[in-house]
Amino acid sequence: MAKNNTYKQPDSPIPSRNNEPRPVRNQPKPAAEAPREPRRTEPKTTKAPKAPRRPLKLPSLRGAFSFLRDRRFQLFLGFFFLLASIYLTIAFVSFLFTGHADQSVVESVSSTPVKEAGQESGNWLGLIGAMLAQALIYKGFGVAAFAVIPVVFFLGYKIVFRRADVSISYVLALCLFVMVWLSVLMGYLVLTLEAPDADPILAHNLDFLSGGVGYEAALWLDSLIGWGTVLLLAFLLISFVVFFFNVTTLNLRRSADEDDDLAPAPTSNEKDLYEHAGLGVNHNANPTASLDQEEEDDAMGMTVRRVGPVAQPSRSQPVVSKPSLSEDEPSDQLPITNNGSVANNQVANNIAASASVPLTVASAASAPLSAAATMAATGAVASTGPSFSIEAPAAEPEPVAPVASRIPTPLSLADLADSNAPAPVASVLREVPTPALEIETTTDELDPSAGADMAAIAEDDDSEAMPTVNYDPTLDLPRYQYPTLELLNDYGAAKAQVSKEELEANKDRIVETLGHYGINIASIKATIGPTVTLYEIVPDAGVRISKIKSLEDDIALSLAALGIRIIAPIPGKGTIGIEVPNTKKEMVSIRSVFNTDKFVNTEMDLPIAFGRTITNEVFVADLAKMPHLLMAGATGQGKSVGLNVILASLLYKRHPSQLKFVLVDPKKVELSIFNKIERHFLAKLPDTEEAIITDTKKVVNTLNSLCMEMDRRYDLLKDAGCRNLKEYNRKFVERRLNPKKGHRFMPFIVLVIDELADLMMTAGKEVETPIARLAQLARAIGIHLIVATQRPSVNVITGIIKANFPCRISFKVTSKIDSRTILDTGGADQLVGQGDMLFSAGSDLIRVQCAFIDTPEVDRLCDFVGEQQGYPEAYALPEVAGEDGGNSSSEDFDAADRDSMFEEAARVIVTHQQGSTSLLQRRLKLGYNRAGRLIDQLEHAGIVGPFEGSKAREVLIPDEYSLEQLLNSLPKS
Ligand SMILES: Nc1ncnc2c1ncn2[C@@H]1O[C@H](COP(=O)(O)OP(=O)(O)OP(=O)(O)O)[C@@H](O)[C@H]1O
Repeated sequence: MAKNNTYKQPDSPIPSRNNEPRPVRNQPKPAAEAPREPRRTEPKTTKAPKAPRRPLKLPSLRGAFSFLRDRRFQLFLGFFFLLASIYLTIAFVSFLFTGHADQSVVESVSSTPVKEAGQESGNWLGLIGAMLAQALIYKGFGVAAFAVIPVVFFLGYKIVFRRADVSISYVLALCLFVMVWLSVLMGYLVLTLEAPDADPILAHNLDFLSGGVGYEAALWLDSLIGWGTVLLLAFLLISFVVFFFNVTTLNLRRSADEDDDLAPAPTSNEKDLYEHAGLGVNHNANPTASLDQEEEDDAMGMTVRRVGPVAQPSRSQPVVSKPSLSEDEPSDQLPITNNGSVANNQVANNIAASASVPLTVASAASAPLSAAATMAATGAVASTGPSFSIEAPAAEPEPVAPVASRIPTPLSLADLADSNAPAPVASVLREVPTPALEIETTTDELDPSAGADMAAIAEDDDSEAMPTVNYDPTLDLPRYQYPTLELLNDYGAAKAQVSKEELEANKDRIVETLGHYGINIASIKATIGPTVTLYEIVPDAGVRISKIKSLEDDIALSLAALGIRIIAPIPGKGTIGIEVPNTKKEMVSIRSVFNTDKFVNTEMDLPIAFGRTITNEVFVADLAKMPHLLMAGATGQGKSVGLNVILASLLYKRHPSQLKFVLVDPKKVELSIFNKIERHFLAKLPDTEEAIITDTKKVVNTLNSLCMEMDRRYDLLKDAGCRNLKEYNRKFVERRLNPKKGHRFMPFIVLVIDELADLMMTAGKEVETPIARLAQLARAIGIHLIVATQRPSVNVITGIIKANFPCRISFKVTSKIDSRTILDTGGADQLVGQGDMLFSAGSDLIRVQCAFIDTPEVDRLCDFVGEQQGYPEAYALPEVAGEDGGNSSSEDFDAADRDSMFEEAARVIVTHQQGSTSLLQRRLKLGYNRAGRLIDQLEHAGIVGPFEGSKAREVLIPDEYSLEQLLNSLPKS
C-alpha cells in the first residue's frame, strides 16, 4: 500500500515539529548538520600569585545531601509533584482542544514578547501549559504522554504520605514502556492514515496521537520492516508482559470437579482479608491501614513508609490468577474489583482496575493483541482504564473450564536494587506421611567459621519445596529476615571434658562392683556425651538383667557419683548401659546446635533442636508430629531454658505468616521477653491488651477461644475435603480454595503454658477440659501444645492430660514418683540437672543435654525479630464470651440486675451500629467482664443479636429514636 510518508504537508498551516518539513519515507536523509562553530577561547588571564597550600578538604557528600532527609524539604517536594500532576492533567486535556491553535504561538515564542504570546495562547494553563503539552504530546509521545501524569502523582503521593504499595521504579518502568510502546503504535496508525487514499483531514487531526517520537520511530520501523512493525510491537508487548509480570504458566484447563472450589488468586492482601473474614484476624480490618513500623526506602534519599499488610511484590511473586469462567458460572468467581475491601489490592490497582472482565492469559500466540487491548492494559496500570484482557478463543468445548493463569507480579525494581532485602521465602508445605514422631540425630556440624545464615538456608530449603511460583503467605511480610546465628553467643568448639584416666577409673570400678555380686563382664565400651558417659557392658552368658538393675544403687555408691542411670537392656543393642555423669559437664551452646546440617536443612514443619544426645549427636524433633509436649522438672533444673530453646528453634525456622504462639505465663516473668515479637509471632484474644497471658481467667478464655478456632478449622477442612492442615494449606496455596467461602491460609499455632500447676490449682477443670480437648483433636489442624510444670504430681498432670501427651520431657525431678508420673518410668530423678533431660516419645527414652540459651541471647533474638516490619497487631483469636459475659446469664437476666450503665451502653452500641464488647470497653472505659455483662443484657433486651464468634453482634435497633422508644418500654429497674 502506497503511503504519503510526510507527517505533515509543507503547505499545511500547522508547522511540523521542529519547524521542519516532515521527512518523506524512503527519501534520502537531509545532509549532515553544518559544522559547529569553533569554540571561543577566552584570553588567558595572568595567574594570581599562589596562595599557601591548605590541605584540601572535600565536603562530605553525606552532609551535602542531608537536606534530602529534611522532612520539610520532602513535603515541599512531594506537594510540588502532586500539584504538578494536576497541572499536567489540565494542560494535557486542554491541549486536546487547543493544541492545534497553540502550535503557532509556541513555535514563535522566542520571537514574540512573552506577555503577548501568553495572551494568544488558548491553553487553560497559559503559555507554560501550552509549551509543556506541546513538548510532551506533540513533539514527544502523543497521547501516551498522559502516562507521565501517574508517575508524577505517584512520586508526590509516596513522598508526602510515605505510603504506597509499589515502588517508584516499578511505576516508572511501567509508564515508560507504555509511553514508548503506545507512541510507536500510534505513530504507525498515523502513518497508515496518511496514505494518499486516506482522509487527509482525519489524518491531520489525529497526528497528535503519536507525537514526534512515536512518528519518527514508526517511520523508521516501517522503512525497515514494513507492516512487520505491527508484529514487532505485538511481540514487544508480549515480551514485556511476560518478563515484567513474570508470566510463566498458561494453564488452559482445569478439572471440572475443582471449579466449584476454584479460588481467585488472592494476593497477600486479599489473604489478610480472608483471614479477617474467617477468623477475625484484624490484620486488614482497615484496608488502608498501614503498619506501625516504618520501612526505609531509598526513593530520592527520603524515608518512604511502606503500606500496611500489603505485600511488597517481587519478581518471584505471582500475584493473581484470574480464572476465566464461563458465563453460566459467575457465582464462584471473585472478580478483582477496585472497590470496597479489595481496594488496596495491589493487583486490582495495578493490573485490573476495573474488574468485570476476568483477567486471563491464555494461548497468547493465538490471541490477537489489539491496540485497544494495549491501551486497556496501560489504563489498568494507571487505574484509570478498562482491564487488560487477552482471552483464549471462546470456542472452548468444555462448559466450565476455567483458565487458570498467573498474572505476574509487578516487579519492584527498588526491591531488587535493595541488596538488603531478602528474597521472599516460600512457605514449606510438605507431605507428612505418618503421624509417628520423627527424631533426627546428627553430628553433622557445619563449619562454625562459616556462620551459617539461617535466612539464606531457610530460603533455599523452602524454595525447593515450593511447587511452582503459587500463593505465598510469606509475602505478607516480604522483607522479613530470618534471625542469624550472629545473634547467639559463640562458645567455640566443644571440647571433650572427660580424661582417659577418668574413663579407665570408672570402667575399673564398674567391673569391680559387678564382680562383687558375681556378675562377670564379657566386654565394656564407653561413649562420652556432654553430661554423662555411657558405659555399655555385655555381661557373661547367663547373667540376669534384673539382677544388674537391682544393683543400681550399689553401683552408684561404689562409683561415688550422683545420677547413675542403668538402662538394661539398651533397646535394640543387646547391651546394658550405665550412664555415669562426667566430672566436668560440657555446656551445649544453642549456636553449636543450630549450626548443624540437620537443623539447617531439616524438612520438618516445626523443628526443635533440643540439644545433644549422650552420643554427642544433635537431637532435632518435629513438634508437628509429637504433636504436643509435656515438660516437667523441679525448680532450677532447666525448664525455662528448655522452653526458650524450643521457642528460639521455631523462630529461627519459621516465617511470621506460618507460625503463631499463644504464650501463657502465670509466673509473669518467664516469657515476658517475647512481648517484642507480638506483631510477628503472637496470637491473642481481640479484647486483651497484653499478648502474653498471665491472668488465669484470661487463660480460660484463651483456651476456649483456641477450641473455637479448632472447631472452625475443622469445618474449613471438612469443607475443603482435606484431612489435615498441610493438605488444606497446600490446596489453598494452589488457589483451589475460595476465600469467599471463608478459606484462608492457616498458620501453625503453638500454645505454650509455662506453669500448669498454678493453673490447675486456680482453675482446675476449666483449664483441664479445653487442654484435653485441644490435645485430643488439635493435631490435624495445626494447633500444638507445650505444657510445662514444676510439679509433675497426679493432680496437675491428670490422667486425661497425660493420655493426650505422648511426648514428654523431664528435667531432673525430686522423686522417683514424680519421674513415674511424667515419664511412666523412673530415671528423671537420677538426672544431674542443668538441662540434663530425658525425652520420651512412646517407648523411646532418650537422654539429651538440653542446649543452653542465655537471656541476653533471647533478648537479642526478640529484638531482631521485633524490630522488623510486622503485622499491625497480634494474630487475633476468635472472641469468646467470658466467664461472666457468657450467654448463660441472659436467661436469668432481671431488670433489677440491670447494670447502671445499661442505657449508656445501649446508646453507644446503637450510635456506632456495632455490637462489640471491646467498643463498650473503649467508650465507657469498662473492664472486659462488665462490658461482657452489658452486652448480654443488651441481647436480652433485644438491642443486639446473639453471640457470633469473632464477629461483632448484630445491632437490632436501627437508630437512636427507636432505641429511646425501646428503653422507655423496658421495665424500670
Ligand atoms: N541446658 C543448660 N545448660 C547449662 N546450664 C543450664 C541449662 N539449663 C539450665 N541451666 C542452668 O540452670 C539454671 C536454672 O535454669 P532454669 O531457669 O531454666 O530453671 P527452671 O527449671 O526454669 O527453674 P524454675 O522452674 O524455678 O523457673 C540456669 O540459670 C542455668 O544456669
